[in-house]
Amino acid sequence: MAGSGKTTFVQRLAAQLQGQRCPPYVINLDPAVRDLPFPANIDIRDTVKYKEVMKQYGLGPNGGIVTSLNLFATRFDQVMKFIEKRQNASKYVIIDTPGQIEVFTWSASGTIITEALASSFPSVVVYVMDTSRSTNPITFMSNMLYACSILYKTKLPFIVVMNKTDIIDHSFAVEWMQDFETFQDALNQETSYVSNLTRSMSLVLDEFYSSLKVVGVSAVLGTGLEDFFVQLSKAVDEYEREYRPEYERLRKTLEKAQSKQKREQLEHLWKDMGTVCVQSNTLAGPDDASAMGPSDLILTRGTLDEEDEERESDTDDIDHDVTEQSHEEPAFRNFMEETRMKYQRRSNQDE
Ligand SMILES: Nc1nc2c(ncn2[C@@H]2O[C@H](COP(=O)(O)OP(=O)(O)OP(=O)(O)O)[C@@H](O)[C@H]2O)c(=O)[nH]1
Repeated sequence: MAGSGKTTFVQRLAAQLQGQRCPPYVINLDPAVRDLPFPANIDIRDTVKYKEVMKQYGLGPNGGIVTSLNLFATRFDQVMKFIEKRQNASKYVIIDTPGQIEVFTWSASGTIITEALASSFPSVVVYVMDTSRSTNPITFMSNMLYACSILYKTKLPFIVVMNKTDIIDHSFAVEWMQDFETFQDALNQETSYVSNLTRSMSLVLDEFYSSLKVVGVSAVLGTGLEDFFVQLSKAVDEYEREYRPEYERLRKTLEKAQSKQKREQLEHLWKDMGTVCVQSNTLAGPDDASAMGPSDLILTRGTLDEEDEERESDTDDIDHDVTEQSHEEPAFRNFMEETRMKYQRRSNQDE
């Protein structure tokens, strides 16, 4: 939810974990954020320039954010590699997303990113809501419907963080969720035409509430985090028990489809090699590095507590990618030659 305190909450979580000598791996996926109050290991803004994207494609702010995320998502496999490398050093990976629901939850890139993460790591969605702006029962209901739709879309263990409890305690909201009568009483004060709809919706949401993990926190003061970690560990158990088998199945299906695609590509290549002569001037030379799209390279940042070795390995990858441009042409020619010989040998054996 926009302005509910997601970024402040990520900052608080990161600081708390750093303090416990358990530094998290932090990723910022909001290309439009101006000042990031925490050190991010990966920041989408290093890779995609949101204002440039808006200009180049003639988009408004939301379109610019969606397109930037789409560009970034095309190389999310690189991010996955960085996370895998950091698995032993960081127990937690925290990802801050853009606040608008249509931009992340309902976008293709949001789905790609969520599924990539959830098929490899125990993943939990944390929905941060502004408790102080949910004291009206109709606003509260809209907020819950919003949360419910995210739960259905992501199909992952879910925690509702009721933030800003330094302004108002979240106990009123918990009571509304647990006691239908109390919520109805609050609704009776409302005379708007949507109050009847809200009344019916609250019955529907009863099932959603019954299994929901709710925590009251103040991201500014840092209160409620202990309870948050208790709920997080329950959510991880839930992932292992109920979600992992489903994502394992999804991963296997994807791998199968990819290997089939690779096989087909090789077969095409083999067919084409008989007739096509590779023109060296069509291959990318070293100068072409500057022509890379904004999302061709995911940049990572070091944090103060990161092990030097890890930092080196992340940077290694990036330099490696760039310098490899200069070896691309001979390497590709060798690859073509080797593949041709391999198939030649195989067809000789078949004869
Ligand atoms: N009183 C109070 N204010 C808070 C708390 N957490 C965040 N805020 C304030 O709420 C405002 C929005 O906080 P952000 O962390 O930027 O919210 P966000 O959800 O990341 O915002 P978007 O990225 O724009 O969607 C800021 O002024 C914060 O200082 C809190 O626990 N208590």
